[in-house]
Amino acid sequence: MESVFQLRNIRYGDILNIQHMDIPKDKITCIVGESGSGKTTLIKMLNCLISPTEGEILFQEKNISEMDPVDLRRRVVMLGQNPVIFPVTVRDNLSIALRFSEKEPLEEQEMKKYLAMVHLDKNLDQPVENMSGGEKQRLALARVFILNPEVLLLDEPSSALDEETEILIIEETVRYVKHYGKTLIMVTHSKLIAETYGENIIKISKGQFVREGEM
Ligand SMILES: Nc1ncnc2c1ncn2[C@@H]1O[C@H](COP(=O)(O)OP(=O)(O)OP(=O)(O)O)[C@@H](O)[C@H]1O
Repeated sequence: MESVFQLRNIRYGDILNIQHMDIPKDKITCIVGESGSGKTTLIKMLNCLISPTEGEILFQEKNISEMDPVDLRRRVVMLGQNPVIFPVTVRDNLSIALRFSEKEPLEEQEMKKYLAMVHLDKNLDQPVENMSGGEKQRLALARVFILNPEVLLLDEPSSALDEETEILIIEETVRYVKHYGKTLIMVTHSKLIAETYGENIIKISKGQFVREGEM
């Protein structure tokens, strides 16, 4: 199986210690493990938000320490636990992301299509100030879809959502990545989500890689 990321002898201080890990390309990988085990630290290293203190990470066979981090972050987009939402309209939050990554603006119809994908029934001209935490999280997810990355790194993408919305959003994300042939790497607290959607499961415990399974 082709790997999108290969980790070799990785150490991040005393937080993470991973000798050998391969993450498959065009598959859904779920990262599970107790709170504080190092899951966020691991995915932050994959788009160079932080660099390992030792070891190397290859992205499609290339050492990421030798890549332009801005270029890498266009191809590998991370959605963190507290995404930045600007205090402007829904439309502007979507178009800012495109401008930042020097991509063409989208037609109104296209933007609405992405909002529908995350089940966000909002007017494009609406200001985001009064939106709920879960709505903002879905807006941030729509923004990731719009950026059309090769790899999506999602850190607990559904933590602010009720169970029903959570499943809907994960299903839409899975449909998106499968339809466009992308790699999804997702941290989740939910064993159910990991077992249902994960084609590869990585378990981290106290900064170590303890188990890998194909479901
Ligand atoms: N910049 C940092 N400096 C010092 N310690 C850090 C730093 N970043 C993270 N840590 C510590 O590293 C450990 C792993 O943190 P991390 O956020 O990766 O865990 P996690 O598995 O994602 O946790 P959660 O499920 O609660 O989000 C924690 O003990 C955390 O306090």
